[in-house]
Amino acid sequence: MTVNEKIIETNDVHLYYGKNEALKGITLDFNPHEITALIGPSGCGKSTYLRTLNRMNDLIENVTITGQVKFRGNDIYSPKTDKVELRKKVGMVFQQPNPFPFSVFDNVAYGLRIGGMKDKEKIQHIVEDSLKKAAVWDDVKDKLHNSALALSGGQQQRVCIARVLAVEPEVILLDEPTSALDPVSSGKIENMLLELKNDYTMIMVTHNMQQASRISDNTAFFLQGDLIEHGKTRQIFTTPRQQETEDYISGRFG
Ligand SMILES: Nc1ncnc2c1ncn2[C@@H]1O[C@H](COP(=O)(O)OP(=O)(O)OP(=O)(O)O)[C@@H](O)[C@H]1O
Repeated sequence: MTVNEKIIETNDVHLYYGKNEALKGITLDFNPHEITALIGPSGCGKSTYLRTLNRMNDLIENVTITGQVKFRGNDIYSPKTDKVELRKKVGMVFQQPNPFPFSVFDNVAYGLRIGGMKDKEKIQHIVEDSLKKAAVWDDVKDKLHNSALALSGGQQQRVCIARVLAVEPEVILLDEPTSALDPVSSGKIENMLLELKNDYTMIMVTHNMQQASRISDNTAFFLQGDLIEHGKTRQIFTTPRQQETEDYISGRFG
């Protein structure tokens, strides 16, 4: 992939829940190794859009999607796409930390084992490396075989990020990853995401304007299923081109 190549491209994406059009033709691209924040008032389609990027909406009944989503130049809605492989390459972190009711180690090893990896040393190495990258190793290294559910919310979320990292994604989708956490835990996750930018592309839904301005390179503002404006985060927050964007970021609505 050349430096300027987009890692994900979406072109005129419409999504309907039954007859309700939740996305009204979204055209938006993502550069590798950048963080993009998706912002906008509740119900404007941010999470829906995020889920179109690794076909998570396929799990919801009555959904119709038109338009194109490409990952590394390939149409992910092609019948040829292996959805399991796609979701490894385009991993997802949710709002509520959702560790499996297993040990910390088994949570992170899960994707490797279901992928058929048997080499115990290799698994051990990847689990440790992923926990380090997710900045939670020091918290859990002495309790790898205790239940992940016994960790704090912030630690659980970092273990969930380690679980995504273990299967070597290229893109990480984050749906309000810190909104259930206290400011200290959120700060740790923000710092970790900034570190991860060297190796991954990240797309993050957030309601926290300070968070978007602190860590994202680009910001996309959604309103009622439309993409109103997209650009460099500094530009969006200082000189938005659209009145609706300005109203939202200055707290006049939403
Ligand atoms: N599973 C679903 N079935 C039917 N309609 C849905 C479903 N999920 C979302 N919607 C509808 O689609 C629209 C967009 O919702 P979405 O959750 O994508 O918005 P959002 O911007 O992420 O909101 P929030 O910030 O509150 O999470 C809303 O009108 C919502 O009611």
